[in-house]
Amino acid sequence: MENVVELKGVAKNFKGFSVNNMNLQVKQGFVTGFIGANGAGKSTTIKMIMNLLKPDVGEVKIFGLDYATHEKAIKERIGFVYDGNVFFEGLNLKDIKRIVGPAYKKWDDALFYQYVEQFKLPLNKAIKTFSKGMQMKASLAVALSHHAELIIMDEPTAGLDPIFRRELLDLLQELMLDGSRTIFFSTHITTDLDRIADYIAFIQNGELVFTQSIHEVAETYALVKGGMDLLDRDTEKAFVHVHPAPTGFEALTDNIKAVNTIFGDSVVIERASLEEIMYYMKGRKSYV
Ligand SMILES: Nc1ncnc2c1ncn2[C@@H]1O[C@H](COP(=O)(O)OP(=O)(O)OP(=O)(O)O)[C@@H](O)[C@H]1O
Repeated sequence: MENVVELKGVAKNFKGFSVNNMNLQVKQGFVTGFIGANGAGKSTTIKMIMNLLKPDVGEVKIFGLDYATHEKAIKERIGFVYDGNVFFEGLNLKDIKRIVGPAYKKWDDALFYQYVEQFKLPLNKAIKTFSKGMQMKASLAVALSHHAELIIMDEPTAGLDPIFRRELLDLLQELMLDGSRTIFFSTHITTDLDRIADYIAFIQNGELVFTQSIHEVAETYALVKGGMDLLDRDTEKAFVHVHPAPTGFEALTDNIKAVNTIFGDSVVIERASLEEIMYYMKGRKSYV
């Protein structure tokens, strides 16, 4: 299976924060959701994938190519959407089309107008008068209008109303139908991922915790509930983190088999949501 994005041993150091030894693969033909708490390093990683930021060490390959020798060829094949106004504020969408269009060999005017109409965007109004959601839609319309094979989005659903968010997810699903496209996007709205993601990449404090398929995540992690009397120094080892309460404990495990062996029927095992996994992983240091 081909990896469209491949980061090998990538590190970036800022004062007070670093991305460490990042080994990330994004598989062709799938949607990968990139999750992690505020400040975990998602945008920093995406900037390195987009060559907006150079890693201190390590290798970044996109479509198997290097930015040092193939920057233009790589960018031609990527549609990039991020939270924030990408365009000069005084310009309108017609101006943007005139400026951005010629930069891409595969720019498609008809497709651009189709998205502008679908997203109900005004062509002649300055972008600075757009709402946050409209700006995101404008950024998306431009990113989708040059037949990009890889779509990278930094929090595309932030600031969007629930209806457009859902429409956007439907649109992304439609874009995936031809089988050759790849989408990689960061989000805080983990329920969006339940709808469309095939793979989840989870970053915490600048380190990639895992990249797994949605099915692998469901098979690896589970929530366990039981009485406090079941917990001791040994049995707790089956858990990533335990949340004790007077009425009983709730814990995250990454070893469902061990939980079954140790506790049998005396505990309740439930599916852990991505949000629960993120929440419990945050507290894991005190137990491992
Ligand atoms: N150019 C920079 N110089 C110094 N520190 C930086 C720079 N860019 C990012 N950082 C720091 O790196 C850390 C990670 O930031 P980043 O934007 O990658 O996180 P994030 O996971 O995208 O967060 P959020 O979900 O809040 O957008 C933060 O502590 C941030 O302050």
